[in-house]
Amino acid sequence: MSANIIDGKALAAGIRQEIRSKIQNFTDAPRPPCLAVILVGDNPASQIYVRNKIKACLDTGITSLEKRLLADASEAELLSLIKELNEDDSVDGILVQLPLPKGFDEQKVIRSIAAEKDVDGFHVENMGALVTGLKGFRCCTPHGVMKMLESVGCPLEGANALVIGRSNIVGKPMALMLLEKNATVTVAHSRTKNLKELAKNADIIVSAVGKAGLVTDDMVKPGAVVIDVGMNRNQEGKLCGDVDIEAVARVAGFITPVPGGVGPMTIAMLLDNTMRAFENRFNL
Ligand SMILES: Nc1nc(=O)c2c([nH]1)NC[C@@H]1CN(c3ccc(C(=O)N[C@@H](CCC(=O)O)C(=O)O)cc3)C=[N+]21
Repeated sequence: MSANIIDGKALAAGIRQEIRSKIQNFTDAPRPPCLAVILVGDNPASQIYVRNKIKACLDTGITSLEKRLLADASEAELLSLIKELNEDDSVDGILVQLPLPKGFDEQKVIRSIAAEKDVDGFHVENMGALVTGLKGFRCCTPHGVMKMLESVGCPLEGANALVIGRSNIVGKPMALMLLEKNATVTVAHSRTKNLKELAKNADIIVSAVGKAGLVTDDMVKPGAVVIDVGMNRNQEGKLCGDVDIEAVARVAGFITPVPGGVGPMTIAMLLDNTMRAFENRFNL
């Protein structure tokens, strides 16, 4: 069996096109949607990510507002900037680029964002909405993964889904979204003893660890869907995921590449959430 590639880049492009035409067709909106992106410090990777998010906004007709603070800025300064943006009627979504420099209390910062502007879906109120099945913003990466599974008609009801990784921004919300669709969900993490056995039994594997070569072909059930959320650099400095893609592709039914898989879908879901924040504000 040779796996089909789920083209996240193409899927994301389609979603972006939908958003673009929606924005063009809003005749009774007073202004386009607006996303504020806050970057604290000068982490080079974060700078590139932020630039890509702003480019994606521009490309779909969303206005973006970039706010930068120096790495030695105080938490109070950041909180006061967030408060200002919370109260600013011209801003629909607020994203604080993570990770924050040392010394910042990330949870406290995220909680200071108005839940209705938390387009990352990281605020406790949005997380709680996911747990209880209420409406709220969904975390972009796992939401993008759900769209990818949907795009290939992957059956979720009763499927054995293995999520590897239990972070607040991917693993935990991923498990909840799969559970919501009636999958039988297992969450593996660094203390898990029988990863290979769990993986072998899974119809769906989502790996979100950040360790190149973690998922190998001998762990994958023939025909399984393998989603790679990992982002690593190999020896040549090239971007790669957690999955040994060449070998696993020979066993899996579907597989996602890195780059060009989950990453572009994360950004598409961010734009989608920003759009929803905007629609909610103006009752569109
Ligand atoms: N508040 C916050 N929200 C985030 O959503 C957030 C964050 N902080 N901090 C960092 C991570 C990382 N992240 C990525 C999104 C898209 C790609 C992406 O599109 N990657 C391209 C390749 C990019 C490249 O070539 O380097 C791809 O996979 O094809 C990557 C990484 C969002 N994050």
